[in-house]
Amino acid sequence: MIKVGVFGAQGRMGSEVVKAVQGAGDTELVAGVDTAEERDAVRGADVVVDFTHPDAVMDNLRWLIENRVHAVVGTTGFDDARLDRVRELLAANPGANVLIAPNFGIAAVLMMSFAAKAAPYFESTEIIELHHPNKADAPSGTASRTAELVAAARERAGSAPMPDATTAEVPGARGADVAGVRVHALRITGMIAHQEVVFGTHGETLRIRHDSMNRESFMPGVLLGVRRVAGLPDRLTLGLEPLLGLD
Ligand SMILES: NC(=O)C1=CN([C@@H]2O[C@H](COP(=O)(O)OP(=O)(O)OC[C@H]3O[C@@H](n4cnc5c(N)ncnc54)[C@H](O)[C@@H]3O)[C@@H](O)[C@H]2O)C=CC1
Ligand SMILES: O=C(O)C1=N[C@H](C(=O)O)C[C@H](O)C1
Repeated sequence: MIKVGVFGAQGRMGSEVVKAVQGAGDTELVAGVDTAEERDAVRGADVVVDFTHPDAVMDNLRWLIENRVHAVVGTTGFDDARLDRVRELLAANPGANVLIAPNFGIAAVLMMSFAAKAAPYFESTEIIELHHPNKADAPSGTASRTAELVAAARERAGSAPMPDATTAEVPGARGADVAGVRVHALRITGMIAHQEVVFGTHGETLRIRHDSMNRESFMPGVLLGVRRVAGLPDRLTLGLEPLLGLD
């Protein structure tokens, strides 16, 4: 049995993870905690899953790495500086592996992969992400990651800059610039997590759309991470792609 702790256990995602860990045949819940002060309750866990808040996750990761507990992280808000800090912590402390994935939905990971594959064939690519209005960060981790993958694919292909004649703009009207790709974030009551990647070239457009209908949909990916994190070849793994054979 894999012994699992959950950080953010009272939250929308953490409470689903608690149920998934309790329901799987090969995992056992050590503790679900919801504040930094309660972290000691997960001592003895092999793996801790973190779905907390961008402001809390770095300190949680420090604690886990220093205590040699493998981490499966769904919390968003990672940039290069944060990832460098995680690498520093791992280099200074043996024993734990870290998997950070902006999206544990298998179909969402496929959507990102398909978007990267399509990107070199189109002049224009923009991303629209739609989420529930309780979300703290914008754009979403998934949209940022998609933009980076699209930008990298375009760069490898030597794509020309995207056409855009805008010279007068109400601030924000053209969305955020993430790695040179425009990202538009909508916060809509009733929605969960959705993304559309819109491609265009002369006479043709393509839209790749992903919809998370509920938070249970993330659980197969989370459990895959829990099962595999200890045996991953790298101490820090970004995204679920290598676990799905998509790299
Ligand atoms: N990677 C993925 O597939 C997904 C990632 N997310 C991300 O997960 C994060 C959480 O999302 P939700 O569950 O919707 O948020 P939420 O606000 O419903 O839950 C977060 C929980 O973490 C708790 N918390 C805050 N600081 C803590 C700490 N230091 N230790 C332990 N618990 C702490 C809060 O009290 C709260 O109960 C966000 O960054 C979100 O973007 C959400 C869905 C899927
Ligand atoms: O906050 C959410 O809900 C989600 N967050 C992740 C993100 O920022 O990409 C994953 C998914 O979109 C749901």
